[in-house]
Amino acid sequence: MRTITVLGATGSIGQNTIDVICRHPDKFRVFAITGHTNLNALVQLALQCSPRYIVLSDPQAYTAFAKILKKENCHSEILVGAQALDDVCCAPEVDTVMSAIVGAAGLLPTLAAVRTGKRVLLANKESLVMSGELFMNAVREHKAELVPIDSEHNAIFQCLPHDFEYGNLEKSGITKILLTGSGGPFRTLADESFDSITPDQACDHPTWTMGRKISVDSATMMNKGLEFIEAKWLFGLHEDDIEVVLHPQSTIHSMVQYVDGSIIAQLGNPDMRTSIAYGLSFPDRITSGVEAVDFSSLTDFSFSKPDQNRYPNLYLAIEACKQGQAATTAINAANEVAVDAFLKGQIKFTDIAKVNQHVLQKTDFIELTCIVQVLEHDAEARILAQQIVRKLN
Ligand SMILES: NC(=O)C1=CN([C@@H]2O[C@H](COP(=O)(O)OP(=O)(O)OC[C@H]3O[C@@H](n4cnc5c(N)ncnc54)[C@H](OP(=O)(O)O)[C@@H]3O)[C@@H](O)[C@H]2O)C=CC1
Ligand SMILES: CC(=O)[C@@H](O)[C@H](O)COP(=O)(O)O
Ligand SMILES: [Mn+2]
Repeated sequence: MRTITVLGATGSIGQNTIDVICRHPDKFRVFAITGHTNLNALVQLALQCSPRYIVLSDPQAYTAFAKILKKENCHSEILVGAQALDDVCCAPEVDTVMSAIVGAAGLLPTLAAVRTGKRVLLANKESLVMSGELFMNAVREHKAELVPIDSEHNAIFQCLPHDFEYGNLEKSGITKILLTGSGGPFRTLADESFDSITPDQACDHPTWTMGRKISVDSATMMNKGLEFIEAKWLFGLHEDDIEVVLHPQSTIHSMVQYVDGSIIAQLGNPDMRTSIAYGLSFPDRITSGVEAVDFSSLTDFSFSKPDQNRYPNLYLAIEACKQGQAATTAINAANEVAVDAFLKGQIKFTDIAKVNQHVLQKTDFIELTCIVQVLEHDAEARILAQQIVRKLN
């Protein structure tokens, strides 16, 4: 029986995680769920999975939330604030933590889980983008078990040999990691229409149903850039080992190419419950609620190279990856600010790349030797990004 804390339970990954967990009451129990603003969803989830603890970010929401829980006859205990997020990750009863808070806010609780040697199911890619080397060092030092949940990295994890040695592609006869991306909703949109893209259009992903921040990232392909950096740290890769391939159908979730000409791919319908189920039950397989691909209904199965003019953010992120940790921390922070401003209607879709490029250009390439420095660097990049947003507004 695994005992699980779900960080970001009210989000897309969080709710899918509870869905998979509830399909297997003999295998999993929920210790804690956490939410930020969506208190209605948090109550429904509590009724669905009966966690011992519910964590709210905002202490002021406590009284109203407690009343609702009492009315619903729900006996979970309510905790509040940042320390509580860490506590429900570190508790000795917990062996598995799903890291599904979006953005930089996910870093500290995820690290708390790593530092107490938990199995960490990593959906929050921003943690690795911000702090890759420090994060992976902590995984090794505390013997945490890191299982990638991001569909591409979960696919790569499944396609690597079981005895894969971190960073040693040659030993396993691997020549390349092929990271697939859909290209988002604007893959074929005329160039002149990009300036008038609305938040709802950007969040209307062609194949996946996801939260709004990652949906915008998919539309700009910053998501693939973040995933490029994530892959580097998860598997110990060099930038030249990774190739981004456009695959609009999102049926192949990524591939590993071997020296003998073999390419091993992981395929499936675009539904995150497959990766989540694999992470929860690894190395066993369990049902997830996802149907297998029906090949007779696949009308198209295509591949191409992403165009630099259409997707400047992808190439900015790859550039940052080559520059190092300070650059990836900065571009991640800039992107969070820019996407938030775009979603609030303050800047245009095309301005996201302008903010990211500007912050990347201004970044000092200092060495970040501890998490406090990472957070300081993140905060500085956010201030810079906000200044540019104000100018563009
Ligand atoms: N959705 C997907 O299919 C995939 C997502 N990912 C990654 O997983 C993570 C989650 O994505 P997704 O589920 O789509 O995002 P959502 O926006 O759907 O959910 C985000 C979750 O984080 C919580 N949250 C937001 N801000 C804070 C904060 N400051 N403090 C604490 N909690 C906070 C939200 O709470 P509330 O809703 O209550 O405000 C919600 O529970 C992201 O890092 C994303 O890149 C990776 C691959 C696929
Ligand atoms: C489901 C998942 O893992 C997302 O990160 C997905 O990759 C988004 O689709 P894109 O390939 O369009 O970025
Ligand atoms: Mn992904």
